[in-house]
Amino acid sequence: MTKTATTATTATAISAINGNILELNGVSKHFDNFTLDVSFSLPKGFIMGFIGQNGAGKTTTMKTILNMLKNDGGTISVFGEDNRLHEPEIKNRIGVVMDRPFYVEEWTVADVGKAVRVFYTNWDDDKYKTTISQFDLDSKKKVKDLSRGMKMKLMIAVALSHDADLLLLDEPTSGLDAVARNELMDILLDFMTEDKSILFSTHITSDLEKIADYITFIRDGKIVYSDTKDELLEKYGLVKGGLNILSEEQKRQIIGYKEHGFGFDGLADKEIMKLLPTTVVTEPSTLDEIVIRFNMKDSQREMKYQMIQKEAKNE
Ligand SMILES: Nc1ncnc2c1ncn2[C@@H]1O[C@H](COP(=O)(O)OP(=O)(O)OP(=O)(O)O)[C@@H](O)[C@H]1O
Repeated sequence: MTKTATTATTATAISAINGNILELNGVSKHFDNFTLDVSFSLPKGFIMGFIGQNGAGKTTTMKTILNMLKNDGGTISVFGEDNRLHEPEIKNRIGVVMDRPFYVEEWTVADVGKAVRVFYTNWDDDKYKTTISQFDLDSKKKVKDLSRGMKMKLMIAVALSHDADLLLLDEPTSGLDAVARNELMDILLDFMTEDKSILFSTHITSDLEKIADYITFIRDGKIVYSDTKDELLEKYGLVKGGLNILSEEQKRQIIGYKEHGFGFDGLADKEIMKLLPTTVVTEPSTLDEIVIRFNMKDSQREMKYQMIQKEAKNE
C-alpha cells in the first residue's frame, strides 16, 4: 500500500487478493422519518471516504457497525466475523472517533489514557503521549475544558494508540482548523499499511481528495455510489452548453442540471455524454462538483422540468 491514494486498477487488483475488512449486506434501520438501507464493503488496506449530506445516515451506519445501534435487517461483518457475535474482539481492533467523546468530563487528557488502556490488548502509552504532543494537547487539561477541535484530537489520539486494524472515523475533521486537518490527513496516511483500513465519514469532500482510495456516497439512507475514487472521477464529467440545444429528455438525464444566463451546466455520465450534441462542451469533474450535483434533489430537478414545461405552454 502506497502512502497516497491508489489508482482504480491497482485498488481492484489488491482488494481481490486481500479481501474485505468490513462488509455490510442489506443493513437496515428504521426511525420514524428515516430509513437506512445500505450495502457496501471496504477492502483491506484502503481508505474509504463515506460522503453524505447532514442527515444522510452516516452516523447511523457507523453506530450499527459498532453495534451501538441494532440494525433491523441485514448483516455486518468486520474482520470476517459477525459484528454482534464477536463484538469485544472486534472493538479491540477498531479505533473509533464519533462526534463527541464519551470520557468523564473531570478527567484530564493524561487520565483518559490511563482509563481507556484497560480496554485494549495492544495499548501503547508512548504512542498516546507522542500523538498528544503532536496535537499540542495539554495532558493536564480536563476534558470539560477542551475546545471541540481539541476533543476531536483527543479521540483521534486514543484511536491511534492501540494498534487498531480499522479506524471508524465519523466526521473526524469537524472542529479542526485547516492546519490540524492537513496534519490529520498525513497522520492517517502514515497509519496505513496493507493490513490497515479506514472508513472516514465527512461532508467536506476536500478532505478526501488526497487520501481516499474508495468513495461511498450515501443519500437519504441509500448508497448512491460505492467504488474507487478514480472510477467515480472517470465515470462523470461536467457538461456545458447554450440554451435550447438539449431535448427535455436529455436535460433530465443531466445530474444537477442548472440554467443560467445564456446556457446550462450539469454533470453527465460518460455514456450519456456520448449522445449529447457536439456543441456541448465537456470537462473533467472534481469530487466536490460530483457531490454537489448529486445532492441537488431529484425533486428540485423535477420541479425545474415542470417549470420549463409550464413556461413553454404559456409562450
Ligand atoms: N435515535 C434516533 N431516533 C430517531 N431518528 C434518528 C435517530 N438517530 C438518527 N435519526 C435520524 O436519522 C437520520 C440520519 O441521521 P444520521 O445522524 O445518521 O445522519 P448523518 O449523515 O450522520 O448526518 P450529519 O452529517 O448531520 O451528522 C436523520 O434524519 C436523523 O434525524
